[in-house]
Amino acid sequence: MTAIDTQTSLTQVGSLIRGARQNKGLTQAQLAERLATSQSAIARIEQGSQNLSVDLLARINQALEADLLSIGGARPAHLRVTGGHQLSGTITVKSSKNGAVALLCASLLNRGRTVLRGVARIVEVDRIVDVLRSIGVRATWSADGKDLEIVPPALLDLDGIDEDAARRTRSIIMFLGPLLGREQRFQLPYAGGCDLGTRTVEPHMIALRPFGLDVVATSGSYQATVKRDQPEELSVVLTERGDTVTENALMAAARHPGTTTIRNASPNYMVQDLCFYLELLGVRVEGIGTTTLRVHGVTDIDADVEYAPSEDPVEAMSLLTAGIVTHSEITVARVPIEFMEIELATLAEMGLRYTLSPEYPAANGRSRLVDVTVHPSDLKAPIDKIHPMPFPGLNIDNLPFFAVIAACADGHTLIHDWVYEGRAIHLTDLNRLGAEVRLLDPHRLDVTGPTHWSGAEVSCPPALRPAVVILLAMLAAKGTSVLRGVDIIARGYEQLQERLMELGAQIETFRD
Ligand SMILES: CC(=O)N[C@H]1[C@@H](OP(=O)(O)OP(=O)(O)OC[C@H]2O[C@@H](n3ccc(=O)[nH]c3=O)[C@H](O)[C@@H]2O)O[C@H](CO)[C@@H](O)[C@@H]1O
Ligand SMILES: C=C(OP(=O)(O)O)C(=O)O
Repeated sequence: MTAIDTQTSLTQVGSLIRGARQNKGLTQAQLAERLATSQSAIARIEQGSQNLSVDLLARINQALEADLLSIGGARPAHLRVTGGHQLSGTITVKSSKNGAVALLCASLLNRGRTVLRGVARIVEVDRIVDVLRSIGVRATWSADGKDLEIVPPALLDLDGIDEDAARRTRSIIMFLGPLLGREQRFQLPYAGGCDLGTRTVEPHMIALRPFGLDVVATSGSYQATVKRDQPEELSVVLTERGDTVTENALMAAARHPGTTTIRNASPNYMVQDLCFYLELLGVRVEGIGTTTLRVHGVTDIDADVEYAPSEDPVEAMSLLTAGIVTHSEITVARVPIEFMEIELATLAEMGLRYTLSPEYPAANGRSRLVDVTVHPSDLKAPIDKIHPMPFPGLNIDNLPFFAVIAACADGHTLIHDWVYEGRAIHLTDLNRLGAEVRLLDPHRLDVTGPTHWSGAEVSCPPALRPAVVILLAMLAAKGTSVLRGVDIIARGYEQLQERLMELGAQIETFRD
């Protein structure tokens, strides 16, 4: 590791870091949490009395989402993967990104203290936490960095919103639902996110109109005004069975003084997490896990509650895929089985052998978990196309993993991503590692297997799931591969490379 060793440089670097931290509105303790270090270590770094490795500088850059220094720190991370080896052992699924972001937004409904237990330490969570802090919310990680305590202020400082963090995530759209219950007029920056093609926000506007919300999109932001003359009994029909749109409607309904029926609601995992949390806040929700929700709103919510978001089915799929494509026997522990049944049934049809442990409850006491052990299997292409559906269907975020699995299977697989305009295109990067993936049109892939994978250098796709798919293919590919610019993986996965290494994967992180 390179080290900066002159006192002058260290002092200068320290004050650069202090400036960037203060700019971001973080305390030393908050930066320390993000780096899993102590507040006193940050104090020493800022005073210039601690040596800094290039790696630590890079982590500070990432934590501050800043481009502080060009001494390697600001440069993107790359992975060197030596593949073609079997993995072994047990790996545990973390709590979900999508549940966490919904709950972070929903905590704005509560005047009391929300403690979220076992929140995934991922960049998407950091971005929403940054936005919350910028509007005056107190958000504090526990000493072990696992639990997050959130206390909103009496009055939100919406003018102080961290626009940069807000624009980097699509989830900012989920501020509309909770905010319309407490503000008459506000503005939010446009939603951003991964490069998956255009993603509409119109269904959100349609869903929130019955609550009195009117939104005008001006240059760069949504201008929202709220009229409060709704009848007690509200009916909301969603035009799409989307996850975040359902969450927005639920959060608006939570503070509507009356009963709201939401039809064509998504019953997906993150929506269920949100419903369980709302129940703790005293909001009665009928029909959880179905497409019709009846919400009994409460005008004032002031409760001190604790909730543990459930395990991530998409991470579960990612980890199972690591075992499948490397022909390994591994156990993926804490798989939320309700949200993986169709994926597992499809894989069984393709010839995958796996065993399931008895079910046990998640920490929220509601979700059902199992440990899944995959065994090395000879796979064959499925007879029918693989396509996603809103839950209960094969999860759209799990679809990309079927591309790399299909590439290991004998025969032709048709993969149809009818949802995203641009995600399937990234999966043709598998061809650089020896796969035969043909893009029939932006939504359909023809994958021919089995593949004789070979190591190659690939630029990481600018989309979360395709990025991980390429990394997993590299684990299958004999020889050395390089995946360039992998920072996007941390948006949705906590320490993925490190955890795969615990299963025996040979992955080295480096920077130019
Ligand atoms: C933070 C979060 O929870 N993100 C998830 C959420 O995003 P989110 O809820 O934001 O998903 P979008 O609203 O972008 O919907 C995804 C796409 O599906 C289309 N669509 C969706 C439902 C439907 O009934 N008909 C239809 O056409 C939408 O037009 C869009 O093109 O759901 C997506 C689809 O499951 C997942 O990929 C995201 O990981
Ligand atoms: C598309 C995804 O999520 P988001 O809605 O956060 O972009 C995903 O998780 O793959």
